[in-house]
Amino acid sequence: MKDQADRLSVGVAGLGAVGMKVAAALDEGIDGLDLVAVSARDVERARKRASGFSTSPAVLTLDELPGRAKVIVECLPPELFRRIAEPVVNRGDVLVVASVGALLSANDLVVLAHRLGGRVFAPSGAVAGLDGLAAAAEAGLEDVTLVTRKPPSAFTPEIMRQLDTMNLTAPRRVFAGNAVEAVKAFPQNVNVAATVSLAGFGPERTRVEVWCDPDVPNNRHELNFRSAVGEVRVEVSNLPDPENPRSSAATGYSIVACLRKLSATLCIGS
Ligand SMILES: NC(=O)C1=CN([C@@H]2O[C@H](COP(=O)(O)OP(=O)(O)OC[C@H]3O[C@@H](n4cnc5c(N)ncnc54)[C@H](OP(=O)(O)O)[C@@H]3O)[C@@H](O)[C@H]2O)C=CC1
Ligand SMILES: O=C([O-])CC(=O)C(=O)O
Repeated sequence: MKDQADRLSVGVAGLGAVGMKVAAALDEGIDGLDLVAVSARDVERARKRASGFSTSPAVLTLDELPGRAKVIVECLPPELFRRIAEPVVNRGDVLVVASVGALLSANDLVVLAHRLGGRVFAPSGAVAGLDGLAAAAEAGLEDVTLVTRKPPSAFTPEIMRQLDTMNLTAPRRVFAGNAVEAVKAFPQNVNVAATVSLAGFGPERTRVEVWCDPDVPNNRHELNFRSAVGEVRVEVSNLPDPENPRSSAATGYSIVACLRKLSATLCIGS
């Protein structure tokens, strides 16, 4: 048990598929962390969702959240990323990011966090293998490719219309390019591409393919990389979250695992 002075207060921005899991785990208890506030668009609904929590976090609007906790976990639609990230970073606080795609155009905030003594965490989210990728990056990466394969229901309605995905009868590659281009084309589907790129070869050199596949029920991510010390292939098949099928159910739990490391004594994995 941490001394009171060593404990970190935590606020969760967004109580959807990802944020609700994070808030619930904090409410159950993560060593050294105290859930003090949550935020959602529909504050009344958020109040109901948090009503069973034993920690009784304050339910706030998004703009009220920065400053209420030392650690803010962003679990919002990507277009709201800056609205929460900027004030958090400006205070020198800790930002944990779900909308990692938005980080690719927010290097100014990372620079500012460095200057002000803040920290920015991008957990693995829906992808796996970043430990090996980070090690390979130290050794010298030669190639990194991420192939994301999702069922039609995992795309936003706008993209489904654009690509006419509901009428697909066979797998179709709907994107090939680098991570920067992938995030621009699919801001709510390939945060994983941004995370992989930041962990390894960089957004311009990380190659990404996105497939819309009517034959797969799950969100699949296949990460391949080659370095001076060998080759790695990691494949995940994630169940879609029942609340938001665009997000893998594993995402929130990855953020919880990252939060545990903020104050853990024994840390496993790089
Ligand atoms: N890094 C990764 O590997 C992954 C990242 N993601 C990303 O994580 C993020 C969250 O995803 P997910 O939880 O599935 O999304 P949801 O749509 O399920 O939840 C979004 C939440 O944001 C809240 N919100 C919307 N507008 C506001 C506002 N103005 N003020 C406060 N809260 C607001 C919503 O509130 P309300 O409940 O009231 O509507 C909702 O609680 C997304 O950007 C997604 O792309 C997803 C999967 C993997
Ligand atoms: O949840 C997933 O499988 C991946 C995802 O949506 C994302 O990276 O944005």
